[in-house]
Amino acid sequence: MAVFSKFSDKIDQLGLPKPVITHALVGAAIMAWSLKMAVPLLTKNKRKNDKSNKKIVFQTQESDEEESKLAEAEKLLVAQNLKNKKSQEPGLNKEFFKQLSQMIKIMIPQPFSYETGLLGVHTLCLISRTFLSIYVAQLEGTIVKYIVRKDVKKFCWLLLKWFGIAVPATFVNSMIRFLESKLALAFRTRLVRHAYRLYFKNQNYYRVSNLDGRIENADHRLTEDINVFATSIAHLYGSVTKPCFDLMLIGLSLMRSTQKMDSNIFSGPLLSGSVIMLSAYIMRTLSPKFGQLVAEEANRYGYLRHIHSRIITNAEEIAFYGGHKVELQQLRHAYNRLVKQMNNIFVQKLWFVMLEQFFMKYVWSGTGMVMVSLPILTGSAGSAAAAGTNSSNSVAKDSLVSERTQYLTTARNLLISASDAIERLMSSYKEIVALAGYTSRVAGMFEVFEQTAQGIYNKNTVAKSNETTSIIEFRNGLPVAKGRIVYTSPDSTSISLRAVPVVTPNCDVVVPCLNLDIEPGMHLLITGPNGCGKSSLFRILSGLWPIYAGELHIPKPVEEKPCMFYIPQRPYMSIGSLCDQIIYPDSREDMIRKGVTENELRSIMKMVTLEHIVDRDGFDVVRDWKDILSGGEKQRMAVARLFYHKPKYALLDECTSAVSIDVESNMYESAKNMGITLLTITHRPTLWKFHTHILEFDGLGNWCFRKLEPNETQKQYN
Ligand SMILES: Nc1ncnc2c1ncn2[C@@H]1O[C@H](COP(=O)(O)OP(=O)(O)OP(=O)(O)O)[C@@H](O)[C@H]1O
Repeated sequence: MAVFSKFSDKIDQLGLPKPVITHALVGAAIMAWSLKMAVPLLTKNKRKNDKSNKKIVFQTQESDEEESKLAEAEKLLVAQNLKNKKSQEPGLNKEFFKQLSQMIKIMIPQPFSYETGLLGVHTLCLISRTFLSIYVAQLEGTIVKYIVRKDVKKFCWLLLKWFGIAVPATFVNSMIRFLESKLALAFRTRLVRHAYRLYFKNQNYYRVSNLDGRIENADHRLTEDINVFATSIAHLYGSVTKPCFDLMLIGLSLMRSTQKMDSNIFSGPLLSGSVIMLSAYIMRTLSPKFGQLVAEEANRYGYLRHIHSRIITNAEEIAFYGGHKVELQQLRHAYNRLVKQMNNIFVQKLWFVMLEQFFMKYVWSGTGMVMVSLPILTGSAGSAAAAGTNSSNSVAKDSLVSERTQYLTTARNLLISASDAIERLMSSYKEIVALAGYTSRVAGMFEVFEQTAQGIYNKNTVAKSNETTSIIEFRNGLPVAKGRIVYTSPDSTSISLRAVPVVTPNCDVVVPCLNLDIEPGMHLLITGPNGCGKSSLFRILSGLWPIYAGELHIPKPVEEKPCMFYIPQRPYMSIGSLCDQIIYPDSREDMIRKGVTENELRSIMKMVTLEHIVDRDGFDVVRDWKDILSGGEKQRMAVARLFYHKPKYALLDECTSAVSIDVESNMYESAKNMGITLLTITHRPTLWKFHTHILEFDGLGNWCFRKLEPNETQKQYN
């Protein structure tokens, strides 16, 4: 304010009349508005002309190309189902209310819960705050009345009261913020628990990223999106209910004061109601689609994080290749696209906030002034006194003036609070629209989790050839997994595939029909060229990929002894100690329950020649094993896991490719001695001798399953 008054003094010194300056300011605002409206139209027309004249500026073309490349990448990774998305753009529609009610059921599962308790106390605080505001407004009115009457004693007493009320008022304010944060955290906790339960149901963490294309980065949705959704819904509760209480109670209080002035109590509310409704309608019509804008921003932010996490995961490979330029460029592009979207939102907000302020600050204030003055201008209170004669006149007049001043001060304060409430209510419309964006992301995630858990996937598949459609049945453009997994009794130990096709998540048929019967002791070697479907067969046996036809019979898994245990080429190292690595996915409690001792673990480590790691680090020290162990050591650690679990079948997917041949042979020998049946994918001829059968794929969809001849076990595979 000081700056403005100095500025206005300077203008006075210049001798410029204030109306001229006001006109200049209004003119500048109108010009800015016209520019905003005209520039997009002009650039649109310019682009059209450029196209028709085929004079495309090089730089524009380059940036357009980059843009489209990135958009393409995003399309692949972020929004593979743009088609679906377009039909369900988030906004204030039926879908939003449906999703919101589902979310509320998760956040508040019972009528009497911790969350309803918090909501109750929060509501009480909000109502008390409104009563306090009204009380303070009336107190201020009375204080002004006694100032006008020059009654020092009463003035001092009321001033003391005014300070006294500040203590509960500030406490309630602080309490409101505290309860809002608690509520947000409680909602978030409920949502996170629900989300985690779904995420780990039926291997959803694998299915969502590998078999379905609707959720690009589940980590971002599970953390950031849930957090923002919970925070904004908790905030919204306060910012919608508090203004509603304010309006209701302030309205009643205003009507009472108007009644005291003997004026019509309906004209004011009617006038203000119509002005507010009209301005709300205009603002709603002109409001940009913040829901879509925010959802798109969240998408782009998610993509940026996805690129970051890719770099962290593959740092070593990128460093070896020297791929930093490509990665940097991708990061920059992803960031630029995010900035572009954010700028877009800022610009949209700039004009919308201007419009909002115009209505809320000026139109409503004017209406307020009319409302406050109506009871005095049209009311009959005091007219008689004013018309009376001399003697008692001056006292009556004084009292009348002070009463009117009290009314005006109280009404003005109440109106300020009411207009504040309406402003907050209007701004919460923007918040609700933004909430629609977050709701759609969180509810969309839950929906996808539910569907993938049931085996319903939605991924952009390749063009369907005749061969594909004859093997896979499509319903509404989506493949139907018609095959069955039959769990036989745990005593039956064989695995059989009956007319099962090997089909990738993109619906590529790798092998049209596979029949196999594997008995314990039938050590099977699986060979064939790259990409012929060897690992895919393991994915089908483990139940990771859906079976589109035929039947898979496998023994029902029992807790103590797993039926199958898969070891990949790049073994996974969990967070924890050396002991945790060996027993993974068992916990220490499982190990104790199974009666496995540290001595037994040591002998397992000896079998895979990793005893030196036990001597060096012990069993209990937590380390980052992924970085500490070499490639071969990690593979040996994975075989140690196999020896700990002793499954019926071991699915070995080139899991010893980095292990020296002598140690590898010892490990295979030990596995066979433990009674584990080996299903091995390998390109190493030295492993043939440990197997009795062979399954050969030719890479064209054909296969051959037969017994290995004794002389063949020495054969070199090319
Ligand atoms: N998650 C996936 N989504 C889509 N297609 C996949 C996926 N995983 C594998 N494929 C495709 O399935 C086919 C078979 O892959 P698979 O991993 O079974 O090959 P492989 O025989 O094990 O090859 P390699 O010897 O190179 O390991 C390949 O064409 C591959 O591109």
